Amino acid sequence: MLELKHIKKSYDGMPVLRDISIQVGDGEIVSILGPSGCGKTTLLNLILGITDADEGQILYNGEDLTHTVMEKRGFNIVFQDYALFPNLNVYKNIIYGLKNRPGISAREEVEELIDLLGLREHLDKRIDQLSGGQKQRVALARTMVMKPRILLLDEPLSALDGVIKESIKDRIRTIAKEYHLTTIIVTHDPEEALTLSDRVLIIDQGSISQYAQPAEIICRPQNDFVRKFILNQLEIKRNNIYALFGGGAARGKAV
Ligand SMILES: Nc1ncnc2c1ncn2[C@@H]1O[C@H](COP(=O)(O)OP(=O)(O)OP(=O)(O)O)[C@@H](O)[C@H]1O
Repeated sequence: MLELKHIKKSYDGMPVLRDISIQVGDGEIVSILGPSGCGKTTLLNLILGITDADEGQILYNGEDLTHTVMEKRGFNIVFQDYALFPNLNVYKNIIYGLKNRPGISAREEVEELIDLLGLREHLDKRIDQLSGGQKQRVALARTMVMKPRILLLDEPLSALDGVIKESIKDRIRTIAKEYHLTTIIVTHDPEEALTLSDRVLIIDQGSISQYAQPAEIICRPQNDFVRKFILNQLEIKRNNIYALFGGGAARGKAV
């Protein structure tokens, strides 16, 4: 289990995270959701270990990692821009990290991931020959072969369009469940967070607004921010779709 206890962070005297305390269970998918500038990336970076908290503790299975360097935490991130090596083909990108830590994944495990992520037919391609969704899958495979204890994803779907987005969502879900891998995802899209995650952490100006399962958030929004910012966006989307198909927007009224 990952535990954040009373995490606080300021930049130049301006509080960015105010007293964040959460627990993330093993194998759970948690999305960090909130508007631009609310502190999502800062929180992800704190968990990863590239930013230090001013106060508070980060524990993993009871072990205090607050002052442990990133390399020793055993967490791994897929960045928004995928950060793949353009001069290497897909297969070499996937196994790149194993150079320094051979044996961490057996050959059969690498092959299994390649199939799970549907990358077999692309293995000899250069990165610039891939679509956004294919690059995202390569980035996931490259991270997964290193067997992270926690998988962190920074806006993994924002550059992808509808159908591909759904397929990557499925694969993220499959991987998290198949490998019982704790997965933490940063997103600003309520639909994405609520349909992909076991629990959603909604942040408003550096504070927890609500941390709950999607159904709980939809049925029992804890405050006006959740109602207005999160649920209203979904209502507007739904009404637009109904209007498009002639069902009339009146079916659902914005909260
Ligand atoms: N290194 C830094 N130095 C100073 N201020 C920073 C730094 N990093 C982030 N901030 C500030 O902290 C606040 C939160 O930033 P953060 O990147 O965590 O937000 P976010 O929710 O991820 O936003 P976005 O969705 O736009 O990426 C912002 O006001 C930002 O300007």
